[in-house]
Amino acid sequence: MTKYVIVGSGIIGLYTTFQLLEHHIAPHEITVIAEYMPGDESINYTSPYAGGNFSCITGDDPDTLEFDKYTYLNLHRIQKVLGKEAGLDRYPSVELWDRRPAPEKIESLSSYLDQYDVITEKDELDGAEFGIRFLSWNFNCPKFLANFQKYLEKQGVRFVKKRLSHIVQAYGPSTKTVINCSGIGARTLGGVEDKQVYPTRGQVVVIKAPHIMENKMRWGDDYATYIIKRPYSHDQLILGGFIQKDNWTGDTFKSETEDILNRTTTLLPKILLKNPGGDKVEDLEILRVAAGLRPSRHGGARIERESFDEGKVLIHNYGASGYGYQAGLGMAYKAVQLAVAKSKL
Ligand SMILES: Cc1cc2nc3c(=O)[nH]c(=O)nc-3n(C[C@H](O)[C@H](O)[C@H](O)COP(=O)(O)OP(=O)(O)OC[C@H]3O[C@@H](n4cnc5c(N)ncnc54)[C@H](O)[C@@H]3O)c2cc1C
Repeated sequence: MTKYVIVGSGIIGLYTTFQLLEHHIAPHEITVIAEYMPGDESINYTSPYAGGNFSCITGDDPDTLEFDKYTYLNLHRIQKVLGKEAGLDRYPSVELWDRRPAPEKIESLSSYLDQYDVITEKDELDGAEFGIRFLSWNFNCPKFLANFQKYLEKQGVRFVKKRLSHIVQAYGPSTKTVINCSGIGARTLGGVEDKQVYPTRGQVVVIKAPHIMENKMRWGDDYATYIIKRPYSHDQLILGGFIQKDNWTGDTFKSETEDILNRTTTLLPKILLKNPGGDKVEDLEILRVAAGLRPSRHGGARIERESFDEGKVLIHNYGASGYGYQAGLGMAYKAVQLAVAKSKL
């Protein structure tokens, strides 16, 4: 008998389902309904296109800092039940900022990141005002999503592939709580239609680079350059990127690919070492170029509880923008706390 329905099978829907199980909700009482499931690809399904790792991309508001911290400190629980080869592993990271980040961000990161170290060497800083090293979490996003779904199904959670035109369609006769994890879909889903939701487009280039076993990121005022090792992927390296507000296109562009390759090989020149085709950027072995839409929201992620028709409850959990993997477990924890809070709120 379904008591809880999760709308959405992206990383936010899956983390939220996991948190329901952690809160001792019986798996057979949970159904996930989504138009797109792990293994599908669509510009309306962001999660397969993420880099993805834990980085310092997030802002410095207290909620997001907490979501990051919770996720970073609790991902090992998911790694334990899924197994490493499910697509979640750890690699060293270097992050450089053209301008020093806010003190509250540095204070928060330094309080929990494993192997945290402030970079002082001038040549490593390369003109940046601030830089750190730490041990990150890396996701093989498509593989991780598929294995996560498989794990949840094995526990007894039901997955139903269906497009909803209105949120009321998520309620069955025995459903008491719906958790809306519809990502960019929250903008158009009837009964939600949140016009604060907007896309932030990114393009990535996937290359083969077996010798790179690390991440490196550089954050500027008007650019973001990142290199992300993809675990258990036969040596894929994700190169990015772009952060383009209000750009809805899923098309990819040669000019952006060239820009990404130039920026990333400048940031980490050893990408070009052991290049099967020689040491020229144009000889890199490109496996794929892809674009995705980060589900951003003016005012930040929406994690809220609404009372909805005859004692039924609707919880929202969307707007994870560029940080669904690295902050989403914390977002899901908050959403599930709201869901199990009975009628207190
Ligand atoms: C290029 C790029 C790089 C990124 N890198 C990183 C990174 O390194 N680290 C990180 O943490 N994050 C990263 N992100 C961000 C991350 O991918 C997103 O935050 C995350 O995928 C959002 O997940 P979601 O579950 O909210 O949305 P989605 O993955 O889009 O899932 C939404 C779900 O809702 C369903 N849905 C929507 N509307 C309906 C409807 N009407 N009826 C039925 N189902 C519906 C969809 O079918 C889907 O299943 C990156 C994103 C991009 C584009």
